[in-house]
Amino acid sequence: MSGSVVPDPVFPAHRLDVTDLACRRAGRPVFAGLSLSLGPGRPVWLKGPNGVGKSSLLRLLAGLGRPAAGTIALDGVALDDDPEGYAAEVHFIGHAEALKPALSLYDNTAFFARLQGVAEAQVAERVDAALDTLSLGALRDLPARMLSSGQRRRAALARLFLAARPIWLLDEPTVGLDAGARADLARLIARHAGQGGCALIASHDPLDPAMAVVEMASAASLDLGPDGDADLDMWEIA
Ligand SMILES: Nc1ncnc2c1ncn2[C@@H]1O[C@H](COP(=O)(O)OP(=O)(O)OP(=O)(O)O)[C@@H](O)[C@H]1O
Repeated sequence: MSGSVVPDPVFPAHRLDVTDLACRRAGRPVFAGLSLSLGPGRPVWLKGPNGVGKSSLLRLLAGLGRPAAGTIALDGVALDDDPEGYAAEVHFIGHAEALKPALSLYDNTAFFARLQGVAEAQVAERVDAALDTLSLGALRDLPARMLSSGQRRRAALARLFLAARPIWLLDEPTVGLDAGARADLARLIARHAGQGGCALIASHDPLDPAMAVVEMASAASLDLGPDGDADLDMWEIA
């Protein structure tokens, strides 16, 4: 992955505050009493056993679904009070890659770029740069149906560099990635953090030992500190 031609934004400091969040799915409680603050600086690895609610938490933070209780606020503004403003700052990558099988990788990615408001004159350059960042340039003209699962995952990750949003919420981003791509992803996340971005990454794989660790085990109260950089013990949930 090269990354050199992708625009390097520098983000103003943002802070995502979650207070007393509760989540129910299909009428069943998943977690409750979960509080955390995510700030710029140190990316956060969200770990925990299958079914504890990592994906459910990320989905709520992405604005997909409503919490059973509690609040989510960005820079002091509740998500409910400004859902569009909130959505403009957050990039969620879930399990689905959202690729149209018949469209080329380039066309899929260009479609996303246009949705993001990338100016038409810049679409080609920005899309090629984003694909190069994930080492996908040679595959740009292949229909998405011909991509391997790891290549599809890379395609989803390439969109991070078109949306250029400060808050990344990544659900199992390493699934299907080979060891080299995992290391590259860790570097891209660290670069994002270096630009003032925030990142919360749910994964069963430790991506980077430099990341902060939040372990979800039960109803939780997590404090990541003012810069997402504090004592690890504070984030671990008994
Ligand atoms: N679409 C759904 N409808 C109803 N319940 C769901 C749905 N998806 C997940 N759940 C339930 O929500 C709970 C939390 O699931 P979630 O996917 O958030 O866990 P997770 O920590 O991300 O797990 P994993 O490590 O396996 O990905 C589980 O008990 C699961 O059964």
